[in-house]
Amino acid sequence: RFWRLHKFQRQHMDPEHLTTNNTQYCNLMMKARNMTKGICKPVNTFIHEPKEIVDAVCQEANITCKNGQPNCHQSSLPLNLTHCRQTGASKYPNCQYRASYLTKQIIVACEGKVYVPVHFDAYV
Ligand SMILES: Nc1ncnc2c1ncn2[C@@H]1O[C@H](C(=O)NS(=O)(=O)C[C@H]2[C@@H](O)[C@H](n3ccc(=O)[nH]c3=O)O[C@@H]2CO)[C@@H](O)[C@H]1O
Repeated sequence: RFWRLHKFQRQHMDPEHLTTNNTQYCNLMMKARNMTKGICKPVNTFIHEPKEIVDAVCQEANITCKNGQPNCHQSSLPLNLTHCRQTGASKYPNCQYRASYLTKQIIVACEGKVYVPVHFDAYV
């Protein structure tokens, strides 16, 4: 129940691992966080920052999301990220990923009475 309630945290938050050069990070984490069930999720970004930092992005000015909704926000500072992208050779159920270690500003969509990130829109 926890993970369903907190889909954004499951899919995108990993404060424990600082940006490492571990080529296996994506292969392990995409599986560990349940993004390789039924289909290999093609693209996913993990954010290596404390929860407070990520939640605070929702307090930034509103910008338009990729889907046209007005509830996106861009982080003021660049954040430590690992971007996972499925490799060409990757075939379900053996999902294989390439990891890119980046420090970029993120754009998230926020929702809720407690206004928190619910969707990772992009990094810039
Ligand atoms: N404004 C909104 N307000 C509220 N909710 C909104 C809003 N917009 C969507 N949702 C919802 O979010 C849910 C969702 O899963 N959207 S998703 O586009 O597929 C997520 C992308 C992202 O996970 C990932 N990606 C992508 C790029 C990157 O750099 N890093 C990276 O990780 O790839 C995915 C596909 O691109 C869906 O339920 C939709 O309804």
